[in-house]
Amino acid sequence: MIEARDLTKQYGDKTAVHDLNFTVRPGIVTGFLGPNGAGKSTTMRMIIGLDAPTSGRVTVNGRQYRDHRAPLREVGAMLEARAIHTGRSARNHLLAMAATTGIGRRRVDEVIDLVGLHEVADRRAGQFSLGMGQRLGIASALLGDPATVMLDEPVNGLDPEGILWIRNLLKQLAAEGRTVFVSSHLMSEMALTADHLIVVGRGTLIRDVPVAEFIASASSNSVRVRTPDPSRLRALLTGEAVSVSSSTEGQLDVTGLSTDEIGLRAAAAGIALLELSPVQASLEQAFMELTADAVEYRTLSSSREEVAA
Ligand SMILES: Nc1ncnc2c1ncn2[C@@H]1O[C@H](COP(=O)(O)OP(=O)(O)OP(=O)(O)O)[C@@H](O)[C@H]1O
Repeated sequence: MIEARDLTKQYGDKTAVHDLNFTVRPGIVTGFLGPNGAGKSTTMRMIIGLDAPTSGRVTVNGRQYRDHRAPLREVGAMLEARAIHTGRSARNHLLAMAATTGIGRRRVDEVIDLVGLHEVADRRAGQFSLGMGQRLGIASALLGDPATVMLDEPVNGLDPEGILWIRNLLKQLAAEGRTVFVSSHLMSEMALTADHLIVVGRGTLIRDVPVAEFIASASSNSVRVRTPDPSRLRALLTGEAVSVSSSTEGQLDVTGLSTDEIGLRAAAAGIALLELSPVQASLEQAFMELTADAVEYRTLSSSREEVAA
């Protein structure tokens, strides 16, 4: 369990994290989402004591990271996969880590198998592909068999097979009862992986919701209808709290009525329907709208302020 209370981090006059309050629970995958510069990495660094909060606090299993006697057994983290690329072999890297924390050789072999690096464990980690480097980073994070696992952007730059592997691994770790906290700036990826979402922008909390609830609230209740008789159907449906628009000949986009209501009304009036389908807003679109005001860096063409200036 990770608990952030009034967590704030200033770098000079820059507020990277502002008054964050959230709880990351065991047994589920919690996605930590936000655009670039939202404060995700800073928050994760504070969770494992690499940065000290300016005010507030964050605890793992009830204690601040530095107060744990065996922190690697409490929380395993992969913050920057590239930081572990060395001249050492993957196995030696893990053995060195294990030796400094009193973890046995057997566990090193276990995590090598778990992340699928068996074939290449004796190769220099510096020669690893991005995907293999991510796997080694995850092996390091899991070395202490920690109750809490935290990964910063683990799917960044991976091929579809690597992405699927990480997705399944995260779900498996959660199913084992661990706390799994994973950051991303991709809503679509988190929708497939996470059970719960913590969304931040410009260092502040924007949403703290179950993924299913986010998807439901993001899905607009618009319905696409095609009919040979659009004007009669439009007149039939239009009313208070119902809006009907048409962008294509013979097609109506209706908000404020369900597919069932539209189908029944059309049938009662003897109007044929050729299509009747709910339209879901794209999750990526919903996420971008949610965080639009919190995006720190924008390209010139997409920045309203910069264009206006
Ligand atoms: N050591 C530092 N000194 C000064 N400013 C910093 C430092 N670390 C982070 N920041 C600033 O704090 C803000 C939050 O950065 P952070 O890296 O935590 O965001 P992020 O959500 O992880 O973004 P990204 O997805 O780009 O990694 C940014 O504006 C960043 O420039």
